[in-house]
Amino acid sequence: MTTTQRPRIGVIGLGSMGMGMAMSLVRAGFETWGCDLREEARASFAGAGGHAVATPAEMAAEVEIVLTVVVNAEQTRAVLFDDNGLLPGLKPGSLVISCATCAPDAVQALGSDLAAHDIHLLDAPISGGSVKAAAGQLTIMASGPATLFARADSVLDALAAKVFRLGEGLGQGSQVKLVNQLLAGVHIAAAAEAMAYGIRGGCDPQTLYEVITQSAGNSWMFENRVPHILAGDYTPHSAVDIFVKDLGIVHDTAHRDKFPLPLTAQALSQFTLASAQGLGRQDDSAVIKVYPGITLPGTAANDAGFDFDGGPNDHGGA
Ligand SMILES: NC(=O)C1=CN([C@@H]2O[C@H](COP(=O)(O)OP(=O)(O)OC[C@H]3O[C@@H](n4cnc5c(N)ncnc54)[C@H](O)[C@@H]3O)[C@@H](O)[C@H]2O)C=CC1
Ligand SMILES: O=C(O)C(=O)[C@@H](O)CO
Repeated sequence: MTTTQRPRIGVIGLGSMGMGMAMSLVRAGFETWGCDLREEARASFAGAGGHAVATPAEMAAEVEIVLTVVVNAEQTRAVLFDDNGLLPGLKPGSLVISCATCAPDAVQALGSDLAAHDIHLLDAPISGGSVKAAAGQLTIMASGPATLFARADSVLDALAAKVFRLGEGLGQGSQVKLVNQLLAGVHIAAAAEAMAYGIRGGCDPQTLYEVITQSAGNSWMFENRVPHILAGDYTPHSAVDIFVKDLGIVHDTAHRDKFPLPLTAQALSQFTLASAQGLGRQDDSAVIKVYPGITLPGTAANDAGFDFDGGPNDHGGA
């Protein structure tokens, strides 16, 4: 890359978040490569003016900065190091920006392993959901050396309304993201429980939403997720299994440090129950379906969670 040229960018993982991020980069004028296992995601991205490829290896020689927006640390390692991964094709000195929500120690280990190949890493988890990803209005909770931020600034600015620099060390961004995930998961579980309780008590769901969003019980997650419940539309913007993962990481890291997180444990249990009922790939608001004896908007009576005889209903996949 010369100083006058904009860096050529790769985005691996064109899902709920990565697709909007890759399209934001195209819109901002970056020449952008997008990679996904799913053919329909590649076709959408190619239609939006990006270069679409099926494997990371196919973009490796073309790009200087790569964002990984796959689900977890295991998938992030796979797109870098497995057969058809970015390495060994990625040029020495290139920068990888890790955006998946991962445990801080997993990001630190990734940084060490990449450094052995002369590849740099920024820890840069994201927040705001698919709508803000598509609008280039994310919050990014990043950490890493200042020299890497200088290289990444124009890219991060195209993706985010706010980029927080949380320190020089890898893992510092991810630790803050885990605090956000604790709150996000607990707030979604609480929003679902509150709506289930209100419906059971005979409240009109739409009216309940209007009252709560104008009252002290509101939260960003209540306001953002309850409309999915009201529409009876569980198309995943963020899946139930994302919170099984994220609250699992929060729970496990705290447990390792012998730090009690009783609210996190309870919320994790609710998402795990939903996943066990076959709802893992539905929108995370589907966690409301675990509550018995309520009729949710858009569903027939007794089609919402466990039947009274104790058998789980089959709501199908996403
Ligand atoms: N969905 C949301 O609202 C938010 C998600 N996040 C985090 O962002 C990350 C991505 O989440 P989502 O976009 O929701 O997940 P997603 O499941 O919608 O997207 C992941 C994409 O990665 C692709 N993929 C997986 N392995 C691959 C491989 N080897 N090669 C190429 N493509 C591969 C999948 O096909 C999928 O399209 C996760 O870590 C999540 O926790 C963070 C903030 C908000
Ligand atoms: O935006 C975030 O922050 C989130 O983690 C959620 O929207 C769901 O993963």
